Amino acid sequence: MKVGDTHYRSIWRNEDDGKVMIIDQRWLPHEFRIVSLDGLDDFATAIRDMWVRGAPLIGATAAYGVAVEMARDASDAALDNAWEVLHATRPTAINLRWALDDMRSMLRNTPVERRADEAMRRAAEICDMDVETNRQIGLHGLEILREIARKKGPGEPVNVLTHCNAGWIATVDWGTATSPIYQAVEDGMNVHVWVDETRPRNQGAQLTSWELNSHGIDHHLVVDNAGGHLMQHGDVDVVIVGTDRTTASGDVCNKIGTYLKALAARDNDIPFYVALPSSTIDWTVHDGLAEIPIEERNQDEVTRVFGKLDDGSTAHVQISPDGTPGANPAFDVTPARLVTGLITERGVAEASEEGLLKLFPEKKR
Ligand SMILES: CSC[C@@H](O)[C@@H](O)C(=O)COP(=O)(O)O
Repeated sequence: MKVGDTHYRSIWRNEDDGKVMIIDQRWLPHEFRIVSLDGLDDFATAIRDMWVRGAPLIGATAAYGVAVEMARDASDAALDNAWEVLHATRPTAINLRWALDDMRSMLRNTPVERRADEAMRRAAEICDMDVETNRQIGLHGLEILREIARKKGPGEPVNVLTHCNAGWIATVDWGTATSPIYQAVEDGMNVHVWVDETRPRNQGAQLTSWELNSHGIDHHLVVDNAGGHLMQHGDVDVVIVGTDRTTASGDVCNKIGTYLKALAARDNDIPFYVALPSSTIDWTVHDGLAEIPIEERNQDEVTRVFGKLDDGSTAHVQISPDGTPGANPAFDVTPARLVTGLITERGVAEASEEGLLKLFPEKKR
């Protein structure tokens, strides 16, 4: 998508020196910084410390991490080590394991002398696939928004509420939850987005708002606690969020706070959709609450916030008393029964094993 007049992806390779480049998301929206990732440790740090984040982008970054390591040492031992190091970075988003497994199984069947080239080729392919997948998600989601617009009447905005950042910057391009919004706006639809700030790291305030602002899309930033109130007053037509791992039975694990939005949506009869590439489905897991590991992040993310000071400089500031401990579960699970539908690249599935298998019959066991 666009930053100013320039089209960017969130990760790419330089044409001249072949380096892997990312947008370092820690500084957005206040500073737009591009950095190169030069070795396995850089890739692991970038994922762990959230220079890049969002399930699909974590997967794409890991794929390039393997590729860069293969250029240094293409042995089986280096391949296994790269898998382990990258896999240990973040526990919840399944796209990480999906991308690492994909790379390793392909490279194991590739002669050592060809591994570096093949790994780069496949990492680029994973990125291209992500872009096309998200574009398809957008087209399927567009139909949902069109239907809402038809019911509302001419000129009335379709009000979408979203949580966290499942935008283009969380994927390689387009985003998942935001892809239908971008498609709808390109289609001329009047769309307005309620952006949850998404404490503790404020992905909504810092990233989703930045994206929508850059694309001139009508939006308001709201505190996380405002969603229920907006829904009670008829100000939300649909909720669309992303996911870090969806079970084979349709339970959805996403950024902490998603579950509360789903509860409020159900109480107010508002459709609650989850947009996801099929690489986010963990076909081995059936009970999201019992089986998905929830990342517990540093308490500093709760007790401090990052922002711009009046003099224009940026800083982290403490918001709680010295000594008050923070607890920081980063994700929660929304049971399938609260999900209206799963918007995938193959269409909209009912959030159930049966619904998912209708769209992905090759996954039947
Ligand atoms: C298309 S991204 C979907 C999810 O990864 C997103 O909603 C989310 O929860 C991101 O969490 P983050 O901790 O910022 O990586």
